[in-house]
Amino acid sequence: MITWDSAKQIAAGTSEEPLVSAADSKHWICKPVYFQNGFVGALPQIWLRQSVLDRLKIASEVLPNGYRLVLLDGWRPKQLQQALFDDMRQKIATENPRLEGIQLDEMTMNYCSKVSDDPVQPSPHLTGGAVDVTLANASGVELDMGSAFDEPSQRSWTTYQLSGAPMHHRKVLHSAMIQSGFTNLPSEWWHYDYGNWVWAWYSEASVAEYGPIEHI
Ligand SMILES: C[C@@H](N)C(=O)N[C@H](C)C(=O)O
Ligand SMILES: [Zn+2]
Repeated sequence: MITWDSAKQIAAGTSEEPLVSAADSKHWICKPVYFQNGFVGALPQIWLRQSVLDRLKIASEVLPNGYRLVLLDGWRPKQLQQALFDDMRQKIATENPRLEGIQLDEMTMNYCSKVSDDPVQPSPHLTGGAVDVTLANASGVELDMGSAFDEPSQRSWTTYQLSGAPMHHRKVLHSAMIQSGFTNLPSEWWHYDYGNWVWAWYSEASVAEYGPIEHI
């Protein structure tokens, strides 16, 4: 599992590739979940680097028949990352009243990155190289993935031992995304990276492609 300390030596990404917005298509359904839930700073559209969208197209094409991608979140402004971190920390504190301080922060960081626009180690979603994604069936109905999106529990870990359809759905999503060049965050079945420092760490690359980017 990645730690921010273990990945400090990865060189900063400098790509100037723009952010582009995703729209509903034969490849995917867009469901900007944080905007729909009223989070401060959230945008009504999902924005990602062009190469990330290209790879998502590949992922949608390698999915077996009957599955569709559902894009839940992409690029984030710092303000939204802060709101999500605070919300997640509060949720975890309520569920684990004995956790506090650094231990609470560390547990929170399994499910939401700390807020950083540092060029070397930005919060992954600030780079436009992180995407939260799930699966729907051919009718657009979201599938059971074994835990809720953003559920801060062991069940959200990608390889958590589930039985039946949810385990199968996770494997289908994982296989399509990995084949398309993404890496997965082990604590979240829905979070995939391409081009940022987290992707570089899991890909054993010494340089990232993407640093933080402002939305214009
Ligand atoms: C908040 C959650 N959807 C997420 O994206 N978590 C990762 C760890 C992140 O914030 O980078
Ligand atoms: Zn994510």
